[in-house]
Amino acid sequence: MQEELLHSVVKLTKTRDVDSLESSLLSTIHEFIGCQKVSIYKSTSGRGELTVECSLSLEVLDDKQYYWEESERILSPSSELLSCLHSACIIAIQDQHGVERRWIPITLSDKPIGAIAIVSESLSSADQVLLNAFCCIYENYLTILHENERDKLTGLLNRQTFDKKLKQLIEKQVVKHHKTIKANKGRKQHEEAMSWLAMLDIDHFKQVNDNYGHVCGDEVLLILAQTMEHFFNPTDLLFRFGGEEFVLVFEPVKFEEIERLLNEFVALVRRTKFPFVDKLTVSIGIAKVGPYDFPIHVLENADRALYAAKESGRDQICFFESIAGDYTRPKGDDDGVDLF
Ligand SMILES: Nc1nc2c(ncn2[C@@H]2O[C@H](COP(=O)(O)OP(=O)(O)OP(=O)(O)O)[C@@H](O)[C@H]2O)c(=O)[nH]1
Repeated sequence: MQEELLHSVVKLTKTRDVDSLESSLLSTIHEFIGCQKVSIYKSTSGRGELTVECSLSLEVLDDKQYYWEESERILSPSSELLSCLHSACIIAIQDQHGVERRWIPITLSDKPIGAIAIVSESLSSADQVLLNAFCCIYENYLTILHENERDKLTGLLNRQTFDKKLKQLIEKQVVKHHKTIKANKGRKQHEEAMSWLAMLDIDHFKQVNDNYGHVCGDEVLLILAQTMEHFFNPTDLLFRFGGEEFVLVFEPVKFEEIERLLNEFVALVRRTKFPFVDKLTVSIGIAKVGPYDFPIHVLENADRALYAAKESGRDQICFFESIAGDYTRPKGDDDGVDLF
């Protein structure tokens, strides 16, 4: 048992990404504790709203069959899950048939960010200790992976994780695209919501550094990143690509919605008070993310649109699909995002 336990810890900490860590954690819990179902919930709060998602779930159908369920938004989380998320305390209840439901909080830098939920027969004290230990290992390892994915100054996702995250989004879209084609066979097509990628750049940021120093420049970057986090949905992916350049990836929405949202954000930045700086504006270039697109091409399109927004006077948004004329950056212009 001890040897198997050590092996499972080695397996758990061998993974290099959150998805494999999660599937490894759920199989380990199932293997050592035995349960009917074990799930990982993640919560994010933005715009005063709590969003809960079941990121992975393992259900035992019989001795040999399991059912894995991936990423699903939970529209009405149970009251026990909500109190676990709010209090960061373990919650356990038992029904009249002896089935126990237990929620163990997951915290990152002392903030509750989710919970492990397990449905099982009543757990012995030894099993409870083991379960809590697995959850702690998961939490510690998640902290390391999380820090590796983040930009040190702003806490947004970093450039290194971009390709992986965008590929995941595109893969999801391909699956959805096939399902929609199947479901709509012979039916009239409705306008489909698209995923979008936006490249955002602070206008004349060099002047902020030149006039007030790099420390003030860094403060501006941090406030802008926090403004983005509050304004956009928790499910949108926000990256700092380096310098004063940010990349935002949005889950599928209609053109009018993304246009309204980004125009609102540009207006919000215009109104925001930054330290020392009187007025700060941003320019945004936007491109569609199609189910069969390569990340590099989407980035190139958004970069061209950004260049067009800058050339048209800054402080505005511009869609790649609606730019007329050639907005390829001239050679030697190193203002654009480093695409490679
Ligand atoms: N404070 C701070 N400045 C940075 C950082 N990374 C890059 N920069 C600065 O960001 C500035 C970018 O300036 P430019 O690319 O010339 O563009 P800009 O002045 O924003 O002008 P436009 O983009 O054309 O509107 C440079 O002065 C860099 O030194 C950082 O991490 N912190």
